[in-house]
Amino acid sequence: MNKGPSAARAAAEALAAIDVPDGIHPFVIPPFTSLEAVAGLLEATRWQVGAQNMHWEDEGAWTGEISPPMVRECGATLIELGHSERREHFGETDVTVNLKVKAALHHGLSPLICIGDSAEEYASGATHDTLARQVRMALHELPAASIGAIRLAYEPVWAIGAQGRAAESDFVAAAHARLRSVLAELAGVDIARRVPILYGGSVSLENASGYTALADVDGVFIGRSAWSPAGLEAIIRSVAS
Ligand SMILES: O=C(CO)[C@H](O)COP(=O)(O)O
Repeated sequence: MNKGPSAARAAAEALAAIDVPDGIHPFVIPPFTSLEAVAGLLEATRWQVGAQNMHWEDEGAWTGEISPPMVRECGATLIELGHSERREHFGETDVTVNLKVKAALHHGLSPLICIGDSAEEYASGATHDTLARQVRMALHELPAASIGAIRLAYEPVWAIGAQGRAAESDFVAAAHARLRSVLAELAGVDIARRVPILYGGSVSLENASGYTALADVDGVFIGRSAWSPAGLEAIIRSVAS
């Protein structure tokens, strides 16, 4: 819930001016009220634009919800699903994430599926079991080829936001290796290798390139440190070099 239409437009204009290095696939996921403006401003650039959530139905009596066709019509090609704040505060479950993943693929939206362990799960050593369950349920009944069209973001709940602390590199490396092996069980090794697995949670200029240097970390998903286009550009340059 950051950046209304005018702030988002200004940010998008600044992002459009960034000379994005080869090998970086940048995306930005503004709030719904800024989506159409941001998608329009970034249309002819390498930036992909996404929405932060959606319903799984195309239309109907779901007051307050936004459908996949509505998201598409605003110009988004990416959809974030299952963020821990949606799970914690708005009743998102592994089952609804699965419905939304299927709806996204049906409508040609690329799902970015967020998964993550709570502080309690982390403390009790249940991280890998939690991640495996979330991924299996999010991808339930999906054919292998469809699994090849998703992206995963591992965001430990305890690492996100102002109260969070960035996860240790070796912990992230082990979690991502586990995620890759779950994907391989579900879709085969070749497809699993192609699915981008991003890390998110207190990513900053100081730690971003350390994460992206890890074997199974294909990118980062950044909140606060990307709110300023200059901050995001600095991270992009650091990761690219
Ligand atoms: O969703 C996130 C990235 O947009 C996530 O919540 C991380 O936020 P951050 O801790 O402020 O980077």
